[in-house]
Amino acid sequence: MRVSPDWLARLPKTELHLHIEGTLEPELLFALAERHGVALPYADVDALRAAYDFKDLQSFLDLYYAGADVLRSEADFHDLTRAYLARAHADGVVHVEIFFDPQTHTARGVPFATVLNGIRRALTDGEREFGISHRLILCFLRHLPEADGFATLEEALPHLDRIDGVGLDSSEAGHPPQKFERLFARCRELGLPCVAHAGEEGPPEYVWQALNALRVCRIDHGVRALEDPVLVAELARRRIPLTVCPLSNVRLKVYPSLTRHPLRQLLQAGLVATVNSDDPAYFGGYVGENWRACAEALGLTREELLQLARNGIDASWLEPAAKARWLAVIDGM
Ligand code: HPA
Ligand SMILES: [Zn+2]
Repeated sequence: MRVSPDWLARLPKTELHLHIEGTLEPELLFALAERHGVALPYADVDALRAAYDFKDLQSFLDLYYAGADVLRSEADFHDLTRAYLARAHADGVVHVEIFFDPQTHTARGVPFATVLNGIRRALTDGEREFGISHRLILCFLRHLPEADGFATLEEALPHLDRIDGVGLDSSEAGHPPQKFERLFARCRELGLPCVAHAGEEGPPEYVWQALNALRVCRIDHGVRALEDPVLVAELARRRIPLTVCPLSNVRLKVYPSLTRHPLRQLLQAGLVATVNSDDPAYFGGYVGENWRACAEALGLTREELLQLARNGIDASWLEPAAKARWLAVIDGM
């Protein structure tokens, strides 16, 4: 590594692509199963971890949705979020923008407010305890019909003061962003900033659709944009950030190894690329590990690491004064 581990640990980091359900560690999953008397099809934590061997996005999502079944009470969502924030704090994360998937829970009879209250309480407490600022992003599941998304938005309406934006996640192939054009138009009318997963497994065309049909202000993943030079130029010109998740991309076989990951190419193309962990309990590393592993495997320079840190602040939804404060800290490193 070209910088000291201590310097990298102290560098102020953001996390702009993090599914809170994807932070459910096997230990907590077993504890919650016991809390609710749920029988699990795994003998123990090690057996469950051994199942985390994914061949693609869908094989991961199948386990991710099955795991979420133990999340039932407000306390569960609180404990999950608190554990994540403690972990992020240890990695030098100063600001988080977290996704949650309400449809995964309301479909099982868990009320929308139970999910939201638990996550929100932990975020508020976490700001006091760890000094981590936050935003919360409601994600629609793209494998479900747009009408289900509209029903979820209806449930969210009384809580919009506690929801900072909307996103689109789940199975990408066969579910183009265009499918949700009317839903996102309605969200924009409500003043909600929009992001979407695109160009993870899906083609560059899905990134174009996220920009033009959904009018997103940020692309989640977006790594496959590199296959389309016109798209790269457009993303660079408009300074549309990409929330890149390197360890996730390797675990889901988007790239065969971290040494083949295009993080540096994205920076060299002038894109606002950021480093994030996606679903760290499933992909073998929280955000600090993503930074360390990339620094090591790609030999990132001090200047490249500083640029990634600045990009995280720039790409965030922090207010301008807070951005300026963090950028000054980064410039002083
Ligand atoms: O990496 C992901 N991609 C799409 N949907 C998801 N939902 C949780 N994680 C992911
Ligand atoms: Zn994701």
